[in-house]
Amino acid sequence: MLSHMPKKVRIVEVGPRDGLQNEKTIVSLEDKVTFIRMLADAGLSEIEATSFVRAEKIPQMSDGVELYGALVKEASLKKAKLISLVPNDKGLDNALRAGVKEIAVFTATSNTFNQKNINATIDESLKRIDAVMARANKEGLKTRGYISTVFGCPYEGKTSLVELKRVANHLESLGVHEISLGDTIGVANPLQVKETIEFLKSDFSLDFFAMHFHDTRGMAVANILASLEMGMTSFDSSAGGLGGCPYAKGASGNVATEDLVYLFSSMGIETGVNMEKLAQASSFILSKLSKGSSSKSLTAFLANKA
Ligand SMILES: CC(C)(COP(=O)([O-])OP(=O)([O-])OC[C@H]1O[C@@H](n2cnc3c(N)ncnc32)[C@H](O)[C@@H]1OP(=O)([O-])[O-])[C@@H](O)C(=O)NCCC(=O)NCCSC(=O)C[C@@](C)(O)CC(=O)[O-]
Repeated sequence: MLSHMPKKVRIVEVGPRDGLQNEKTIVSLEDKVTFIRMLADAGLSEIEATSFVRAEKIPQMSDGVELYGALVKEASLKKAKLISLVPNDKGLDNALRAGVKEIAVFTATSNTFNQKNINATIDESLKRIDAVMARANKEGLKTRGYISTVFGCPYEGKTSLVELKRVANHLESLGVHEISLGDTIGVANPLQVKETIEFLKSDFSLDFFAMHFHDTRGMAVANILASLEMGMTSFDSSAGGLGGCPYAKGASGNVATEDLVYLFSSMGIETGVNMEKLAQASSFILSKLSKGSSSKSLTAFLANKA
């Protein structure tokens, strides 16, 4: 292995939230619990379980309080870090009622996308996040931040790196423990990824960021490799490659966790994930959605087993 490659990477599994929020089929609470249990059993220790948003906007996540209540009773999930997306005070009320310990706040570098997604401009969303973070910090919640449309917006096209730095600085000042940089519609290319990371390097420690790629154009693995070469070691992904934001025109699945696991383990980089068990978790949820996987690594893994 080249000396500058890390020995291990960290994977944040977003399948139960990002993966399911855009699916026509609404997965039952019981099946969500089984899916999350199977993911944890596969070695995924950080799992984004749900979101506390408006049911009219994202009906797939409308069972957040009940789901979280069921998850905390699962002995096999005692050690798992379960993350929940929270957009505003009302979302935080529900998250606290459910007993969550870790939340994720989210905004973007595009005003148009933010308006469509959360009915707020960037600055309005930062004000909401100020209020959420003040309470979250008081409650001792761990908080991750998301910034969407970092590499391009479906409505505005190119987005600003200066705005990215401003938003990231704001979130950092509020006390988020990391920021996940979203390629919401999968338009990034490896050169752009390297330039973006280089731009952020002067103001931030790189381990403050995770990379969140959607695989809309098949570029996610190339972008992950580019990030890795720049020193990034935290990556979001979704079992089976499910996912996408319903308010981002043209968005499709997240990079599949199987593609990450294959990429890293074939290069001798540890992920802590058992591919066999991960494939079982993905096959389980895909069967509930009556669909196949977009992941070539999962397809090849299952074909080689047959
Ligand atoms: C953000 C809001 C809530 C603003 O929604 P709003 O309509 O602006 O809210 P409002 O403050 O005007 O209130 C209107 C009504 O909504 C209720 N309300 C207000 N807030 C909540 C809440 N949290 N939960 C439940 N109910 C809520 C509130 O109580 C009120 O009820 P009423 O008085 O009319 O009966 C809404 O626009 C929304 O839910 N949007 C959905 C956002 C979403 O989940 N998008 C997908 C996730 S983001 C993503 O996928 C990108 C990411 C993170 O993966 C990274 C990447 O790939 O880039």
